[in-house]
Amino acid sequence: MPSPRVSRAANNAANPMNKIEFMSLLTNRTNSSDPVSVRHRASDSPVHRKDSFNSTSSTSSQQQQQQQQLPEEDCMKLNPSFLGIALSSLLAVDLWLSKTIGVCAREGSSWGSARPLMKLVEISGHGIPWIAGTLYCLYKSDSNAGREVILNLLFALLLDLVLVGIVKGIVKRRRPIHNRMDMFATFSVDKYSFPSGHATRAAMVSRFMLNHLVLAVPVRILVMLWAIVVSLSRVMLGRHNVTDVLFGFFMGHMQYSLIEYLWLSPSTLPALFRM
Ligand SMILES: CC(C)=CCC/C(C)=C/CC/C(C)=C/COP(=O)(O)O
Repeated sequence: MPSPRVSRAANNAANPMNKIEFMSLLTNRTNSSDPVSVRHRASDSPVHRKDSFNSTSSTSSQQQQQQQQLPEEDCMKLNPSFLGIALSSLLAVDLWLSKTIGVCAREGSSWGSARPLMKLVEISGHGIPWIAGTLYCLYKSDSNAGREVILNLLFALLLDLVLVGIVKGIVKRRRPIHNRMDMFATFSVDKYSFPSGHATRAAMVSRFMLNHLVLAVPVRILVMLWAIVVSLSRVMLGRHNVTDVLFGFFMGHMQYSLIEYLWLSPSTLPALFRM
């Protein structure tokens, strides 16, 4: 079956009327700033076209049908869908808000003097200290219950690196232009910003700690604050747009739920606990 584009080209060659029609559409489009041509374009609406086609007695009904299809397709290209407009608006707000909050993006930015502090917050949510710390605790742990929790935290941290890497590799959204790429220890996918790996880790680890460690109330509050500050610092440092962090936070929560579902225990994976 020929493609619609091929059959339309063949149809144009066979019917000079179609060619004229196509050219008139192009002419109107190039003169979009001219009010007269805008008026002409209004008369190109499918309704108006129907009338003018009906008055052409020489064209067959099949030709009329094909000619009526052209402007309709054209309208779809000229008028973006509601979803398209909503997404573009969201993107514009996202970029504007991210630039406004990115007050520590450079030393010379309005909060540039807080940049070293923000970079410390960044390290507190980095993968290396978390994985190294978990391995150390695993080595030091002397109870089976403790080992089970720590082993699952390690599993969660590794799974987080893999899932974030996959999504970053698929979406390939560049980091904000005001970001300075001076981050410590990154993978190649970390040139991309969606989602924020720090936000996924902060959300997942904080939920993990709140659910599996016995912590005093002030410490629980500190854990929650840490997750929020790490996430906010990503936008303040100019590393991410707001939507990267919001999605990252959501993804971190989902990852925690996945870890709960896949929980490694002596009964499900005895070989891991036989050390
Ligand atoms: C043991 C091992 C494979 C550790 C690798 C840890 C590592 C290099 C993680 C990357 C962490 C990072 C820089 C994530 C990027 O975070 P964003 O918030 O900027 O997306």
